[in-house]
Amino acid sequence: MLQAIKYNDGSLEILDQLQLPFVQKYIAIRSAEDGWHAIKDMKVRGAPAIAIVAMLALSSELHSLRVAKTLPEAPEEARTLIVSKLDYLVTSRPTAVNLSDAAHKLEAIVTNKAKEAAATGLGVVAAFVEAAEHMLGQDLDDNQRIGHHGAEWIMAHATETGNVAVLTHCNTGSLATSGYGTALGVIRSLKSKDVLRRAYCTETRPYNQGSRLTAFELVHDEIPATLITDSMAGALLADTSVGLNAIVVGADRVAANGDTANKIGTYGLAVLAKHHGVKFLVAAPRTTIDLATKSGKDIVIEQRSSSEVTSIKGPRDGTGTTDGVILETVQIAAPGISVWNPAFDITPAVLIDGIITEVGVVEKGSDGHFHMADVFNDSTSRR
Ligand SMILES: CSC[C@@H](O)[C@@H](O)C(=O)COP(=O)(O)O
Repeated sequence: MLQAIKYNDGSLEILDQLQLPFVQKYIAIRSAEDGWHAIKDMKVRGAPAIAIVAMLALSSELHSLRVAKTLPEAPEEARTLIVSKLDYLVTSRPTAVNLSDAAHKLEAIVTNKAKEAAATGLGVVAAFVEAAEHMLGQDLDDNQRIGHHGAEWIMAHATETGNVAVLTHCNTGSLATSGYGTALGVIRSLKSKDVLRRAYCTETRPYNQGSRLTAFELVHDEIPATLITDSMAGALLADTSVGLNAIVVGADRVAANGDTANKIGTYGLAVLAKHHGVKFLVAAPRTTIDLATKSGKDIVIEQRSSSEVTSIKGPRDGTGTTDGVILETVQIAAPGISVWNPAFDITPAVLIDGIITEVGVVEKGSDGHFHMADVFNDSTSRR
């Protein structure tokens, strides 16, 4: 499996996803500022990975301050330093809730630590670093459970249990998480159970997370897969010889009523799935479920640069797979055209058959609505 995030004792490296699939290069992230830029520029992307990298970027900076012996000695000062960096990190990208969720949880941890009678600045920092490091292993664990629950659900709803085909969108794999993946984790689990006939992945314009990243992971991990352009999805669903069992996507934020923000194009796929009677599933850890957001209407959608739509990047020689390849940006749209580039869209809950989490698949109640607060109103709720 590919590894997007490498972390060891204060030293953080991420696989630069801007250069994939042509160049596999790790870059060092030494500070919250490095982390902010890596997230904003999409060197790392995907809701869980963004949150983990942000927290570990700050851990890395705190590690350097500790080595340089420049950490604040007073616990309240250490807390203030950490909270100001967290506030800064959450401004990098607005839609995925995992980042603000992680920031809130870790802020609570350092605030409680700073209140202890014997608290020290070093102790507050150590509590932050421990919690940030824990996220890395926890996410991998959660993804494996998501994969298992999703695969079981799809098999239980398939007419031919041992012969399943699924379509996925964007990248939700090892590159978007600490490993294994969410929606791609479901595909991985179907493969490991030997029931996956074929996975289909969309190209995912404009940023091509599907053709660059998901396709790369599928080839790398030898999962039987076919790439389609986004505009081919309708024809794929209409083709009865393909016999698609389900569309499985990830999520950047799931509201309390089940409305789901995910990569632009997800909504269109859900409409197609409904029309063709194909199951539509969202796979996400509980950290992506935002009970404080009532519905999709309350989710802020990130707008990105028009250049992502009007240009495309690839290797200059068109063949390279090794380091040293020169990546070139080429204009593909008519100069002067205005562009709308929302990075995500909202899929209304009514189009979703199930939300796959690490504790099982949440389905609608007998009233036809998701009741996320009833299922998750425990220690996982935030704010
Ligand atoms: C497990 S990742 C789930 C989502 O974050 C993913 O589908 C997605 O929309 C990623 O968008 P990106 O803009 O590449 O960060």
